[in-house]
Amino acid sequence: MNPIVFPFNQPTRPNFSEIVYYEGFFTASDIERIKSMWDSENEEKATLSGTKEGTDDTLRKTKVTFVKEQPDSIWLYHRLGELGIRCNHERYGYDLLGFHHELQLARYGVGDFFDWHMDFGAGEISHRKLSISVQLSGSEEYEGGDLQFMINQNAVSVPRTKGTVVIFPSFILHRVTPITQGLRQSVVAWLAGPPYR
Ligand SMILES: O=C(O)CCC(=O)C(=O)O
Ligand SMILES: [Fe+2]
Repeated sequence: MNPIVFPFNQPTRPNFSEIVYYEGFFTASDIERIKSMWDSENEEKATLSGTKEGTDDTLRKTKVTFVKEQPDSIWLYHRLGELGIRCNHERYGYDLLGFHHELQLARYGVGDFFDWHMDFGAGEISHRKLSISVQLSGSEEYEGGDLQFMINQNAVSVPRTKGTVVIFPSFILHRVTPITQGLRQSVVAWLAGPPYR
């Protein structure tokens, strides 16, 4: 590693990585339990976080519900929270205080997508530090629908295997490419903390 010129006494983070993924973190039966949390009465057309203007079909088209923190869902908060804290400890070292917002369940049908964006931005989403996405559908269940990250000029796809958990800093550009066949489901969680310093 090249020495830093004129160091300010801060350690560097050699383990930092744009994306971390854990294949097979959730079992098939965990995933069935998660999918059953879909709350059709409170299903919404996804809105853009951090804005009050509502939906923008050119950036995002998908349906979402939010998982309330209650006795039958608390296990999912625990499993994602523990993994996020461990990953943060090993890789990022951010200050984390808890989840930002309830867990989001998303359904992408044919024609649905979420174009390039960051989960971090002005206003309340400036508290987001780490984003977590869980693949709830097997690769063979849909076509298109790749979760991709912009790493320099390359769109890098992550594994599509059911039960994979992907963790990444909320400021990294990412997208879900349009679904051309089938249905893709995911859980997205955000871990939040005080402003960057
Ligand atoms: O569905 C996913 O895996 C990711 C969706 C996403 O980027 C988001 O909801 O912010
Ligand atoms: Fe996102």
